[in-house]
Amino acid sequence: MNKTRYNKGYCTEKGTCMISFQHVYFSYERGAGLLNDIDFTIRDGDYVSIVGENGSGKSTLVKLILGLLKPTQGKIVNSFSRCAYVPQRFESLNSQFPITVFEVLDCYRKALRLKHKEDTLASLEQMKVSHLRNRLIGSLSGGQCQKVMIARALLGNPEMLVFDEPSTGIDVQSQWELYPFIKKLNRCKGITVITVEHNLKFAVQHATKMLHVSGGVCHGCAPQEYVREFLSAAVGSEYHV
Ligand SMILES: Nc1ncnc2c1ncn2[C@@H]1O[C@H](COP(=O)(O)OP(=O)(O)OP(=O)(O)O)[C@@H](O)[C@H]1O
Repeated sequence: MNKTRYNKGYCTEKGTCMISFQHVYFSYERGAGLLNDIDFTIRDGDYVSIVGENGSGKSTLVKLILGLLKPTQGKIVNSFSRCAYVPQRFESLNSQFPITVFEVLDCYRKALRLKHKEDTLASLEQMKVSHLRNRLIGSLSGGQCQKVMIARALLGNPEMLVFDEPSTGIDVQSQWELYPFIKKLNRCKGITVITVEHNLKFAVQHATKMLHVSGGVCHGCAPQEYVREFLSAAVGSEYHV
């Protein structure tokens, strides 16, 4: 048996099961079946990148993982209690709205019912963005905003972090800084990471597992297998990472 394959529920790796999809089907109301017979396991400490073409169902899969959508058929079992989502950008905020970085995080701290105000600053310090605390959130660059959003997500001490296309809207330099940091959170702090990725290079470089969504099905594999079976075939030549 190939020990790197895990999409059929025969994962042989160690680690507590965080999420298990068991023959999951999903369709939006009045829509055709979008996801069919999805079967995979994500374990504690995994770094999983979800890849696939536009409209294949990656965001839908994430919403199922987060419990925001319910399967039409099948079962999703999860054992995590603290999960945080890092959006592409701070979409819900008018860039002119007069709220500082510190205030954004402190509101979130209160929503989480964390008692100590120092936690807010500690979280910003962890991401090395405490110098931005008095800046208006709308005035930040894409890269700065992404780091602040991760600082916000870390406030709740999550077991699992879910990123929606972390490299979107940020410059190359910020991307090179960001991914090693995400990797460090995964490796050193043991946070399970799930990213929806269009940047295949970063996905293959950093993920320990890939979920390739295409044609309503989801194939789970190791990054090197993904390069061999999907990427090389798609570009018609050997893909080197
Ligand atoms: N709330 C909804 N109601 C009906 N259809 C939806 C809804 N949300 C998404 N869809 C449809 O489901 C399909 C998959 O959408 P989804 O956003 O999951 O894809 P995606 O792989 O994340 O796409 P992208 O890479 O462009 O972000 C698309 O055809 C989309 O139009």
